Amino acid sequence: MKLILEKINKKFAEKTLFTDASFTFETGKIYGLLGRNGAGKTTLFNCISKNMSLDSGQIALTDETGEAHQDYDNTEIGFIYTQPILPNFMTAVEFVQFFIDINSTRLVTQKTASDYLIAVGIQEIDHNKLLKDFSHGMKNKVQMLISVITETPVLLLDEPLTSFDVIAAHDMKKLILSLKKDTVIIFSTHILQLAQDMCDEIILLHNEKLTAVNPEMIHDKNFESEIIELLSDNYGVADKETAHE
Ligand SMILES: Nc1ncnc2c1ncn2[C@@H]1O[C@H](COP(=O)(O)OP(=O)(O)OP(=O)(O)O)[C@@H](O)[C@H]1O
Repeated sequence: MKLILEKINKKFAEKTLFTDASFTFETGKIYGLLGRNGAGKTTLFNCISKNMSLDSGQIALTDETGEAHQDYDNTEIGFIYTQPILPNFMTAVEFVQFFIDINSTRLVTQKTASDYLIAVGIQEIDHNKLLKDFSHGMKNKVQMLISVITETPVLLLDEPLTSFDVIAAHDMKKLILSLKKDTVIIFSTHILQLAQDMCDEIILLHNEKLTAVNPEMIHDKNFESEIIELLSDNYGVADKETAHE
């Protein structure tokens, strides 16, 4: 399966985020999306998940036959927000059960809500607690879980894992890795070590474009300094000036 972004454009008032940006993401790889603060990573995820519209350009998802469709459903996109959005008035088990019920026709496994919660490390003692009383990391686990339950073909993770304790982060990494065969996984992060640990490809959102860095660079000992150079304000300016001379 492929997620195809073609010549996408988006701007807010005076701030242009993407100009004719194109990229094709596919299953089998984990993509790390890096960019400066305000470059537009969250906005890109919002456009892919249809929470926001593009100014122009196309975003399409291929089906089993390889045909690309722009009219994919937003339920096909799992979006893990930096700040989890969950109904405070429900308990964890009620919320997961609600998700199981509304997706009953597409679920293949017969796990209970409690089974799912235990699978992401939420202890039984917390299953009947209101979500408003969950810690940030626990809320993130529940949010991750609902995307996993529905097996969305695309999973977007906006700065994930930052709120997880070391064990939970390790478990979540394993979970994300286990999904990559059948899921297009893109996660944005500012933590380069995480990108190096988990990603098969690193994509930069910089100067309104999406570009892949050379995959060999990911495990290079100079990775950090190379990324800093690529994302610096002056990168490419000298070349352009030379070209104009
Ligand atoms: N709904 C909106 N209306 C107006 N401007 C917006 C809106 N959403 C985002 N922006 C602006 O678009 C720019 C990109 O924001 P976005 O949150 O996508 O960046 P980001 O790359 O995720 O940043 P960070 O790494 O800091 O989280 C910012 O300047 C932000 O203020």
